[in-house]
Amino acid sequence: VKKAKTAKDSNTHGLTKCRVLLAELEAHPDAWPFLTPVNQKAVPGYRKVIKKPMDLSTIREKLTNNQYLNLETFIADVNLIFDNCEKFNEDDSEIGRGGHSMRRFFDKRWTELLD
Ligand SMILES: Cc1ncccc1N[C@@H](C)c1ccc2c(c1)OCCO2
Repeated sequence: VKKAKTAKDSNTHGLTKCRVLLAELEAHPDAWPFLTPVNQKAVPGYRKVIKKPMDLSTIREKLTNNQYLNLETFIADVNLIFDNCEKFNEDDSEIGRGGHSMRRFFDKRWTELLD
C-alpha cells in the first residue's frame, strides 16, 4: 500500500534518488571531464562562452549542504553540465561524445527512478 505522500516524504525520497543518481554519474567511465570544475584559466574562451559552469563535485557539495529543494532542481544542475558541454565541445570530440554518453545514461536512470 503506497504511503500518503507528505511534502517531507516526497522531499526525502527525492533526495535519496539524487544521492543514488549522483553516485552513479560519478562512477560512470565517461564522467572524467565532468568530475571537477573546468579550470577557466587553462581552457581559453570557457569563461566567456559558459555563463553558468557546473560539474559533479559542485553538485555533490550542494547536495551535502542541502541546497537542492527537490529532484527537479537537482536534475536542472545535472542537465547544465551536459548543455555546457554541448555548447563548448564539438559533438565529434572525446569530451563532446562523453557528454552525450553521460546525458543518455542520466536520462535513462532518472526516468527509471521516478516513483
Ligand atoms: C567538460 C569540459 N568542457 C570543456 C573543456 C574542458 C572540460 N573538462 C575539463 C575537466 C578538461 C577535460 C579535458 C582536458 C582538460 C580539461 O584540459 C586539457 C586536457 O584535456
